[in-house]
Amino acid sequence: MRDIILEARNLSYSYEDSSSPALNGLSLSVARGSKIAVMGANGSGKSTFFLCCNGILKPDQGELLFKGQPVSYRKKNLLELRSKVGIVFQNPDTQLFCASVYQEISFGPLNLGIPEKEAAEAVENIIETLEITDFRHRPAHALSGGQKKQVALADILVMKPEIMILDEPFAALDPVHTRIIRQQIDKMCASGMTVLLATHNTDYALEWADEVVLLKNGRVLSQDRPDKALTDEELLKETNLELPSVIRLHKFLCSRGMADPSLPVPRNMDELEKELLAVRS
Ligand SMILES: Nc1ncnc2c1ncn2[C@@H]1O[C@H](COP(=O)(O)OP(=O)(O)OP(=O)(O)O)[C@@H](O)[C@H]1O
Repeated sequence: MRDIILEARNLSYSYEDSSSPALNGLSLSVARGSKIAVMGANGSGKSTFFLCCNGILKPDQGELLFKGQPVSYRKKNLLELRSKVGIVFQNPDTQLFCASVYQEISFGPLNLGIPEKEAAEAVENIIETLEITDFRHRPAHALSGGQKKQVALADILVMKPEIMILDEPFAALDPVHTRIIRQQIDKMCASGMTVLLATHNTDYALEWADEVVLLKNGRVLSQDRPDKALTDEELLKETNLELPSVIRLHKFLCSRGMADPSLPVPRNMDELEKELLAVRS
């Protein structure tokens, strides 16, 4: 049986100044340790759902359960929930506010009452892993977008959350910063952390995710394996997403008799290369 760490039951949420709901009966179960790509057109409700997941927003209707318990919106319970469900926002400027990067990353653990020595050790660890050492004493507002993203991730990671939510973590990153963040995500997943990640990049989702959740108009259109969801052209069209390039190439090769459509679809270029070599030999 799946060990469900987070469950959304029929969530609805409307912003005050908006005529249509941002979430409109969203239901979703998240298994512990899973890697979930949350995808959908701009405005489909991804960020609003994420903000509900750690109690920043309280749904107008429906229920959110963390480890089987309904989320309580009392201040003490919310603080605890937020230390277990961490969000790295799309725009790191909404997250960073301390005078220096070091202070920024230390803030969470010290605020939670973790002893200074222990907090300092955790901060040093994260600084090293995320390759932040060079700018650890600089003010966060003076960093580049990619560096801010590294700090924003460190900021949440140092709290050792059980669920990590990443809202478009690669937006506006160059290939080097993308690699740093990707490697970190892989380490988090390998450690058993549950990761929810919003992206429009179907190639990455196909390769990385265990499950793809497609949102449309504030509800779940589909929750399925990536090789099912991301090869369904109708579903992709409905959610403004593109067929992954490896799937497009695979389809072309199959149509020319150069690849075998009866084999499982490749999840990345390496798998496609292997399949092609096997067909030729
Ligand atoms: N602060 C806000 N005030 C009013 N309406 C909002 C606010 N934030 C989002 N919305 C609206 O709620 C709906 C869902 O937005 P949301 O940001 O959750 O979507 P999203 O899928 O994360 O979009 P994107 O891919 O562009 O980041 C949209 O119609 C949006 O205009």
